[in-house]
Amino acid sequence: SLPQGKEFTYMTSDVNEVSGKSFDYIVVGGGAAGCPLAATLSEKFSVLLVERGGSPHGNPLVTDKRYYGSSLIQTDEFSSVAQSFVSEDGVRNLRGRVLGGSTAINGGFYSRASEDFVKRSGWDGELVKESYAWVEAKIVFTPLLTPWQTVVKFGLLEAGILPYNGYSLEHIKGTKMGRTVFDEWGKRHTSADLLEAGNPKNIVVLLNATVKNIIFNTNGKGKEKRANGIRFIKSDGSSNHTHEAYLNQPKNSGTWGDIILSAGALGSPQILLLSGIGPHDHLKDFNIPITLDLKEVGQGTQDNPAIGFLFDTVPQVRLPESPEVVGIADDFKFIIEAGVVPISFNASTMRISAKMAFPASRGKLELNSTDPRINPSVKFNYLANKKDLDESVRMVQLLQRVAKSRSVSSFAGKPQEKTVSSKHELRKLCKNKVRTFYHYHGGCTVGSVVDDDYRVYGVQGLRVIDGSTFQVSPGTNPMATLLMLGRYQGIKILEERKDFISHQNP
Ligand SMILES: Cc1cc2nc3c(=O)[nH]c(=O)nc-3n(C[C@H](O)[C@H](O)[C@H](O)COP(=O)(O)OP(=O)(O)OC[C@H]3O[C@@H](n4cnc5c(N)ncnc54)[C@H](O)[C@@H]3O)c2cc1C
Repeated sequence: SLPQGKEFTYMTSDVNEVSGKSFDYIVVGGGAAGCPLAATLSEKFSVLLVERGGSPHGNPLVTDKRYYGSSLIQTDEFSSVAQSFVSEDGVRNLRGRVLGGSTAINGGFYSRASEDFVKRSGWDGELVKESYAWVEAKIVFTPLLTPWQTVVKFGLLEAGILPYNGYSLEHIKGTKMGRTVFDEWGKRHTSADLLEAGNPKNIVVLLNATVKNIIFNTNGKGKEKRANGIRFIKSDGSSNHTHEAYLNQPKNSGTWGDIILSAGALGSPQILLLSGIGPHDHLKDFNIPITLDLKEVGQGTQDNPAIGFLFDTVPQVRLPESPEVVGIADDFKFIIEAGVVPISFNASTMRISAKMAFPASRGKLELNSTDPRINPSVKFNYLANKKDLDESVRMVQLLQRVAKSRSVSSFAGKPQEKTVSSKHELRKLCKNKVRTFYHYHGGCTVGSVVDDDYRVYGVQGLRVIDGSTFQVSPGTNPMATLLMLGRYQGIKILEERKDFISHQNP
């Protein structure tokens, strides 16, 4: 028990404890959106949260800032906390595989979405603010700038990324310091910490179990299929046995709860496809029985093209640094951040990177295998659209201005990358050096796979709430908005079922 007598959330890796049981809600994936969602639903309902990875608690690769970035270097196929994948474009990328999801391996930079993004998403502005604040009170901290962050801050200002906004949570033009999930002692707080804000008696967290697909039943001909359970396997592959868990059957013909996919931009479309929801021809290739021919599943996935400059000619023994300062430039088009990233366990290098906020290029996600533990295949088509290639030239020119600023050059010297100036050379550099900022999204976007309430079109009892629902990456960095979205949608669902609750628990 916690000191105040509050219990910890119950966690188990024993599939048999959950196998055959029923819950009011089942959330698949304990990442940025899944944990706050499960915590919120548990205020009134019983919730099963299934996570394919293990616990982040006590794992220094997750919790200790001194090892920030180390988990990204050495990954393995089925058990490391970060799972690497290489998109069909040839760019290496990463996804979290641990309770806390990508919030357990990421840069920890916390910054809200713009008011414009909130408006365009059709969200209730007040509830959005409350939901951000709910997250921030628990796991968000004000960073004390390191020397390198301070130098880059001045470099951004010298490069003309103005005004200077000091510390700010908001997505506004200019240079600002954001917030972070690392506290003043260098301890990382992940979305898993938010589970403690729920009702521990109502949540069961099943770890090290990978959801394979969703169980549907059809009540009567012509009626929409209803999701009423999940199938899952042990993540370590030690057994071929498939287990099942179900949604509680409502009493007195009341309403049902939902299966909610929060498995991220790779995981959620993958689970839909494995459940027979997706483009008919693609499912046929894998002999997956069709539940619903929904062509848009996996379509339009996107990753923001990024370019990074490295500053040490020889890697140094330096503590890693997560980003704390950001430049939001050129009418919100470019985002510039800096860090110190490990390249091996005893060497790191200073880096400044730029992200293109609104690329036009899109790609798609498809299955590679029917094994849910294997990465799906994904192509982002970085810079395929001419507009993106032209924009990337302007992005690198801006990055060069920051790198050449007196502040940065007197502190860090020249970047490893040669300065090139002709458009032709700049385009070539962008094509050769394009990398990820790790803000990939889409595949189950609102309006094509899910409706405004995040319900999957054409079936009942199934929602997707995570980064796969975004058309574009929000704000400077998406984590804040995904944590907020989990809380926000949880509250919406509680409100929807207010009557049901009072009926069940008078
Ligand atoms: C290296 C890196 C650095 C980043 N830096 C930042 C940053 O500094 N600031 C920022 O705002 N954003 C950052 N991001 C992006 C941010 O972390 C993600 O956008 C965000 O975490 C996505 O949230 P999500 O809920 O969609 O998915 P995730 O947080 O990835 O959660 C998905 C969860 O589902 C689980 N899962 C998947 N499939 C299954 C299955 N079949 N069965 C059971 N569980 C499953 C996964 O293990 C994972 O825990 C970074 C990301 C990465 C990878």
